[in-house]
Amino acid sequence: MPGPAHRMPLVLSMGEPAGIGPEIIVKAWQALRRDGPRFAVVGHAETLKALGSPVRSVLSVGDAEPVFSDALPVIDQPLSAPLVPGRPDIANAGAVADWIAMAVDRVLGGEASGLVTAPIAKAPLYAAGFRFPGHTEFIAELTADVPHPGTRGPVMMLTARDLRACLVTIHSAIRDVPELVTAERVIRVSRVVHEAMRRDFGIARPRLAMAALNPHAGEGGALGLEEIEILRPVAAALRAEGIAITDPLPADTMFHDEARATYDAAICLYHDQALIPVKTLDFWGGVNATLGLPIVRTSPDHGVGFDIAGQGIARPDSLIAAIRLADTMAAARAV
Ligand SMILES: NC(=O)c1ccc[n+]([C@@H]2O[C@H](COP(=O)([O-])OP(=O)(O)OC[C@H]3O[C@@H](n4cnc5c(N)ncnc54)[C@H](O)[C@@H]3O)[C@@H](O)[C@H]2O)c1
Ligand SMILES: N[C@H](C(=O)O)[C@H](O)COP(=O)(O)O
Repeated sequence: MPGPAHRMPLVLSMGEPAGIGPEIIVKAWQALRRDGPRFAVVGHAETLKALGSPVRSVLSVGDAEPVFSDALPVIDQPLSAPLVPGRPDIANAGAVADWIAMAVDRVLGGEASGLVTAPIAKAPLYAAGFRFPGHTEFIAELTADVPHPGTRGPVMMLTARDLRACLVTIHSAIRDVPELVTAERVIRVSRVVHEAMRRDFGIARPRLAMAALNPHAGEGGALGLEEIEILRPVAAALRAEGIAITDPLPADTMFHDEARATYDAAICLYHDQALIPVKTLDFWGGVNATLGLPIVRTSPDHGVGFDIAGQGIARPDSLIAAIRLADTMAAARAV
């Protein structure tokens, strides 16, 4: 069955070539080739071919559509150093970053309806001079000059099952978090999430739940003042502008099944506050999405899995979920 005629295919960046990215891309293509969302990969064709997949070199993402059921479409790019699974080579870091930038260009140029990124290893990229904490900030920079209808992100959202957890701070050391949780940041992130729930997820009246910073939401000030001084006034200000958001909730009791049913997205204040519940709920099906950008971008919730790379045991479930979510978000934006 052909992909949706009204939308261009997605584009995938191949990510760290020495990680599990190439093998899960091939497995995802095998799972989706008959009736799943179409995509083309920006990366190293030979690496994907060596995994036993038929590969077709294409020049444009749009060319993926007619070949997709027979071969994995790849916009072929060179590698600088030979590949050893599980052992990243910083000589390849430039290529990894270039593939992401090229994939973003394809979306901005209208060739692709959205971007899915396979995992990158941060350390070799940092060692090679990459100056962004991760994809999220890099893609925000690459799209900074493109108009965006609404409050601009990036906001990192991790989602699994019925939980959407959105981050006020992303890759920050825990000791820096209290200072970074400013009223301005919480307001901006909440606005982005509110708009994205409507635009990308089709929720007409989004309900947001704000996580507290301190145990027991500060216990009336005895365990911290951030709830009283920053978070409650911010929640009130957001409600005054029409955003349905709770006062800060004790974070330990807001992620169980019944609690999740009361909101559409959680505003979380730091990385592990959001990512632990998501990856515990469904590590295999979890997806990372970037909100508040002019392009749709998703990624699996896991990393490069160097410990199992090249063994053929990596599961493609999260990448498949990321491809499906990017397709759904692109469809929502196309309406
Ligand atoms: N989207 C991304 O680019 C992304 C996301 C998370 C982590 N990372 C990066 O990945 C690197 C390694 O991070 P980490 O070790 O914390 O996390 P990881 O997700 O790579 O690995 C954690 C554990 O889960 C296993 N695992 C991960 N994905 C799997 C899969 N698809 N199938 C089976 N098992 C799987 C691994 O083998 C490992 O034991 C770091 O450099 C980190 O920055 C990148
Ligand atoms: N914080 C993410 C996680 O742990 O899953 C991951 O590092 C991805 O970040 P980028 O999407 O910004 O690369």
